[in-house]
Amino acid sequence: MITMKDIIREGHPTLRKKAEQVELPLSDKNLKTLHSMMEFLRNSQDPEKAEELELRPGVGLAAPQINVSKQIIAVRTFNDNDEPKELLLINPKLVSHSQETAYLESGEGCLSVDRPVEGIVPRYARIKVEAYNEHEEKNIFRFRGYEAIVVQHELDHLNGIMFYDRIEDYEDDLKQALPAQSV
Ligand SMILES: OCN(O)CCCc1ccccc1
Ligand code: NI
Repeated sequence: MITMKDIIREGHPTLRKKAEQVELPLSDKNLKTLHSMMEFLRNSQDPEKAEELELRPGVGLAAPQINVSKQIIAVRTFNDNDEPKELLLINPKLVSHSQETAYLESGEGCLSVDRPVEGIVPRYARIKVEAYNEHEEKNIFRFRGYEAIVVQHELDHLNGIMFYDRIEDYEDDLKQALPAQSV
């Protein structure tokens, strides 16, 4: 069972690697990995379990965060009727995205980052993702809203990108924007 001690933190090299494609059909090992990732999310979202196991709540988890450099993502969000929606994405590929961007007003956090990092993390508002599920079926997913932001956060982990890499430094943009003679 995954607990916080299994989650690697910033500075660990695996977080900066590009994760490997997963061989299909899924090995028993990989199947166990993705089920344990979803179990972690369930436990982390259950107040009693989270307290008992001292888990930080998480809406998503990428395999590199448990030091498995493979393209496996687990996402557990809730629909408008507060029912959980569980997604296991294997070898996910971003096939298209909106021009429009979106972001969480409150910024983002990460189970692999033990500190608050302020700042807006720009994301695509809508994305189309191709991925295999645990039954080796290839699916096309369309995400928008909060789910799209979470999925992009996880996709970044598969490419060695941390959310704070994307926090724009508006001062830099301003400097570039102002004509030279006026500074
Ligand atoms: O990689 C998963 N993780 O570190 C847990 C936090 C996920 C997450 C938090 C805020 C916005 C998008 C995604
Ligand atoms: Ni993260």
